[in-house]
Amino acid sequence: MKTIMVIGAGQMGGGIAQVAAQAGYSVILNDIKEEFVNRGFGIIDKNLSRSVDKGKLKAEEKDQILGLITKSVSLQDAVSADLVIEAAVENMEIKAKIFAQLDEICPEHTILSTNTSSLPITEIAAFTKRPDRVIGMHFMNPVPVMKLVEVIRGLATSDEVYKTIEDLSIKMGKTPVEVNDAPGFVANRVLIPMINEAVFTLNEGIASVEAIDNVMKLGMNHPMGPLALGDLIGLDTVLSIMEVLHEGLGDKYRPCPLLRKYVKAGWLGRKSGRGFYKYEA
Ligand SMILES: CC(=O)CC(=O)SCCNC(=O)CCNC(=O)[C@H](O)C(C)(C)COP(=O)(O)OP(=O)(O)OC[C@H]1O[C@@H](n2cnc3c(N)ncnc32)[C@H](O)[C@@H]1OP(=O)(O)O
Ligand SMILES: NC(=O)C1=CN([C@@H]2O[C@H](COP(=O)(O)OP(=O)(O)OC[C@H]3O[C@@H](n4cnc5c(N)ncnc54)[C@H](O)[C@@H]3O)[C@@H](O)[C@H]2O)C=CC1
Repeated sequence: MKTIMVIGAGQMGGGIAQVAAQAGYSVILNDIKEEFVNRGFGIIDKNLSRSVDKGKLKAEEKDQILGLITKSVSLQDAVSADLVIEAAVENMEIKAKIFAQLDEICPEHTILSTNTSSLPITEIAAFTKRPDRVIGMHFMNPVPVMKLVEVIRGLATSDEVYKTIEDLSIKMGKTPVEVNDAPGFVANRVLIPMINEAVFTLNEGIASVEAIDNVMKLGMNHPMGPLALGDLIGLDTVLSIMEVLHEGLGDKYRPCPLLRKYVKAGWLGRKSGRGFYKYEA
């Protein structure tokens, strides 16, 4: 495997592109607009510069890593990819369109993976004629820091593809964990209802934003509180995941109306400058 194409240069796609290039792969970083690709590339540049300042990376290594990343705004560039990691928005219609197009563009050997947080891998695979070469590769945010990759097999994913992705995750400095294709997989089946419950707690006036987060930080040793974590993930993504859990697993997983209200207001967390907290640009 030589070339990895990452689709979506947002917070996850940028992080995935960074760790793939750090592992020595040629990376094609794709988004729908040049400004989005440039923004993603700029964040990678900033992350690597921070590592150089801390003495964890040499300046020439940073240049080498950045030199491995090519910017793209055309899906046609997938023609030279051995693996695609899709990290566009959490929306089945958009992912379906991307996978159907990739299936036409990519050579036969190319593996098509998705970083979806919750959408069924089997359904995404069904939009291609190569479901045996489609797999879930679920990184955690922030990608350069978090060790886990949930590796999710669709119904038809081959053992060979599973093994390739397991090995690749290790080469990227991550620890792969195999999970089955089910709503929210493991990570988000457990994590996102906790965040949703924290929003209910806020909505019912039980405690302030800061108090709720402090309870979970000081009481449970969580590195950040659930509302701050929701802001980090993106409240649009949190809501999309809750909707998948609700549809797949029943009423216990009902998204909190306050979460919906925030998303409707465009208060998406860090990426929009405002969520449960305010952030400077
Ligand atoms: C929704 C999904 O589908 C799945 C998910 O991803 S769910 C979300 C999973 N992620 C989590 O739960 C994150 C929980 N939070 C944490 O682990 C920590 O608060 C945190 C890693 C985000 C920040 O850690 P911290 O100790 O408070 O902050 P800080 O000291 O600034 O950072 C620690 C290190 O991480 C790095 N870092 C922090 N944020 C970063 C980012 N966005 N990108 C790259 N590096 C980052 C820092 O540079 C620092 O690196 P060094 O150790 O080399 O100095
Ligand atoms: N935010 C998180 O903590 C995590 C998110 N994920 C998943 O990763 C995916 C991306 O999430 P984020 O990076 O947070 O979102 P984001 O909103 O930061 O970035 C998404 C990017 O995809 C781009 N995009 C949209 N349609 C596209 C298309 N057709 N082709 C190419 N690019 C397109 C957007 O322009 C944007 O730059 C989602 O599926 C999400 O569920 C997975 C793990 C953690």
